[in-house]
Amino acid sequence: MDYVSTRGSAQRQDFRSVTLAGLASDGGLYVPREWPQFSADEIAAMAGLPYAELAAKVMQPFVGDCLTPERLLELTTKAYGRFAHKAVTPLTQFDEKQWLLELFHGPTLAFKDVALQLLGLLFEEFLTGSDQHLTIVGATSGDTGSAAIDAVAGREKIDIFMLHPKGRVSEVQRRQMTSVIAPNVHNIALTDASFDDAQAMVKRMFADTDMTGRFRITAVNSINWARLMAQVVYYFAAAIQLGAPNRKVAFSVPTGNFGDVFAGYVAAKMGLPVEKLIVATNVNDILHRALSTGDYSAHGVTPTEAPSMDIQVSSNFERLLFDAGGRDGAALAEQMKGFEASKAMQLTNAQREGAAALFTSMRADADEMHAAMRWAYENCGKVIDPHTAIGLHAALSADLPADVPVVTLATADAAKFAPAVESAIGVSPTLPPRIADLMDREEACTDLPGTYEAVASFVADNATESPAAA
Ligand SMILES: Cc1ncc(COP(=O)(O)O)c(C=O)c1O
Ligand SMILES: N[C@@H](CCOP(=O)(O)O)C(=O)O
Repeated sequence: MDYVSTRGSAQRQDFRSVTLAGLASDGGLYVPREWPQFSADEIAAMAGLPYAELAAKVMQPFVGDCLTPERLLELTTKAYGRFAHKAVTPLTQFDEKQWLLELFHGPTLAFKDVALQLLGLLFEEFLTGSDQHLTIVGATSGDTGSAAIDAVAGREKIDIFMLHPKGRVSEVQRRQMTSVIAPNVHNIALTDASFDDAQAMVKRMFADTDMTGRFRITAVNSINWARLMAQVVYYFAAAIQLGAPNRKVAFSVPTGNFGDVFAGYVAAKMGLPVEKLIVATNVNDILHRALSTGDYSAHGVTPTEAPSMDIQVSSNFERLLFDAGGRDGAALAEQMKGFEASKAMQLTNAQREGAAALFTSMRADADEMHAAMRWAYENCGKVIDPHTAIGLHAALSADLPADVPVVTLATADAAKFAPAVESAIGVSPTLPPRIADLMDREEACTDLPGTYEAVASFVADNATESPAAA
């Protein structure tokens, strides 16, 4: 399988190169040259497979010749062996229409583990036998950071520099990152910066030849294709349990950087019968405005009780604009250049129509988010986190055919956001025993001003130089 850049001018690459590169050299994001297809019979034959086997089957076409099917299965078995639930991503029921896909049973209690546990192994696999050293530079609004750190801490040929906006992640999220004390782990708290600022710095570093000339920089954010690929799998897992390929299913996805919901789009492109993908946002609602009116303009970030979705510039939206808008990389490069300069753009008619075929969107404010947490608790005894509640609010309000089940993606364990959950339902969720001592652990983190120069110089001083990419 070859990959092309959404901005059209980077060379085609195979899966290994795309995984190690993270971002394309023209600043675009990699996407497969074409979407692999599964027939209805092939999807039906996936029913009942253990998660690791399903994952290997769904991902094999994306991986191509870069790993044998047997090796890929070994890696998925190892990655998902660390999950606290045998089903890895169990599907649970609210009522006859509403379902919940629990994606938070990995080591750091958020959906990011599903992809990052695998990505850590892929990096190691692809570095074996080479003299290269990877420098991961990532941005997090809370969950990617801890999942990525857990996946690579202690690995010999990898350093990780993780930027988070100081004071804008939950205490549990911060401690999950900063309490991992390892020589290759560097946590950076940016003062006076949002997640969007941090993400922009990460992308800038990929274009900084002073840095790329010395260090082999890569990404663990969902700009890295391998992240999205691994997230496609749980859409198959859930839909097949609910009757696919013979029944359509809708998904409601709490959305920030547009990675998780784009993975659902990919699943649909591969042949999974998806009725609708509901993009659920908090008050940082650029995606809701873009999908409902075509206006993609950033208004500044408002801190909320769902901090991981406090995002205005959604990296993966570019992948949708590329694919739904007719795959014209040169035109998209111009459009994105305009957006980067003005932080505003209008979707073209083709992009709007292409997106509307599968996506709908909804925005939830704090009251609606609290009400959804109460609905889940009072009707079903389920304690859900604020991000999941935004998805559930949208699922409960969506206008869908009566016979279509709606699956809300539960993206984090409620215990990561205990104060917000307690204020909504009066119950404070507790951390699982394996991290019950989190609040007592030692922390290590460097505060830096929110400027690119400060971050680049910190990375340059602490990263390991590497020969140029093979
Ligand atoms: C708990 C949680 N829910 C939802 C999201 C949004 O997911 P995405 O950025 O893939 O849209 C995030 C962050 O990515 C998150 O950490
Ligand atoms: N909400 C995310 C933001 C980064 O998203 P990613 O999926 O692109 O890594 C977080 O928790 O860090």
